[in-house]
Amino acid sequence: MDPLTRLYPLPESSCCSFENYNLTTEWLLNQTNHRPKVAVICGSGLGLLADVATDKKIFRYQDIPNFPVSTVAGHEGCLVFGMIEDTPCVFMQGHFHLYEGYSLCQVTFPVRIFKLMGVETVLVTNASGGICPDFKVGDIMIMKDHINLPGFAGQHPLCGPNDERFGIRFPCMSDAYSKDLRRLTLDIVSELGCSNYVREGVYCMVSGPNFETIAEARMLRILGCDSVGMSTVPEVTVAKHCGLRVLGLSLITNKVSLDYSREEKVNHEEVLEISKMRTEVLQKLATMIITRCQQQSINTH
Ligand SMILES: O=P(O)(O)O[C@H]1O[C@H](CO)[C@@H](O)[C@H]1O
Ligand SMILES: Nc1nc2[nH]cnc2c(=O)[nH]1
Repeated sequence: MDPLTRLYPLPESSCCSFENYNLTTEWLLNQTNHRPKVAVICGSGLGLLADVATDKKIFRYQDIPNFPVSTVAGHEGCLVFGMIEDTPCVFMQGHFHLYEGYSLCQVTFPVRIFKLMGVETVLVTNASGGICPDFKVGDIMIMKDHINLPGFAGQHPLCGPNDERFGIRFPCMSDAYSKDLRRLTLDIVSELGCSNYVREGVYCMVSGPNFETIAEARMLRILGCDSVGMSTVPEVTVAKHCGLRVLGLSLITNKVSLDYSREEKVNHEEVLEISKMRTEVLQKLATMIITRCQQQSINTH
């Protein structure tokens, strides 16, 4: 072994080699005839978004080479290929988190697989706590931007050697969330008559697994965060790095306490319950977005 490699082992975030990505991609391409154009990453309790797909082929994460497995309730741990009308899609029923002990390379592993499979657009969904005082439980927040709090501290999926086959060393993130897809979503929302509970806002990622203290929540509000969760930002960053078009929908499952006198305590069961409550509308919304974005074939990333 090269003595330098021994002294300075590669950082965890560069644990996946191009060969790892290729192997998994080839394996999936050999196991299914589906060639997805849109990937949907389903957050806590939102795996049912895959139910509306037809002609499904399902893989359990544990059976896919190199894939991490889901360890959190509300994350089924299945990769579902299927059609939404004429659009070939792939759904992740459950995604991965830093707090599960995964490296950010593992957390974002599926995104690069999707890229290599030919996916062009990623729809990420998650559950988050509302910080913006106007937000109500059950609101759907179209992600306009994000704050990568772990990234500020060096927990960033693109740290480590840059593989130019995926993207450039210093990617721009000022347009992480496609403006065209956000506009399309707003149009669909108004057609569906659900504008009264759809918002736009800034999502902040924290590592978790604890929910926020009141002082932390107040700090996040001052920083300009509208909602907070423990996922999504690494996947979006890697998706943007490799040229995928991204739309993010965050379901506000609880209000984050900003006040010491507030008695309510957030818990994961409540998060899953609210996700279930909004499944139907999110299914409808996702279906329309997928169908229309393919029809319109918007080009800007
Ligand atoms: O972001 P997703 O996975 O949707 O779930 C959110 O809800 C869980 C906490 O209840 C955390 O995993 C948080 O990130
Ligand atoms: N960090 C964090 N994640 C969440 N996921 C769902 N609700 C919350 C919340 O209030 N805080």
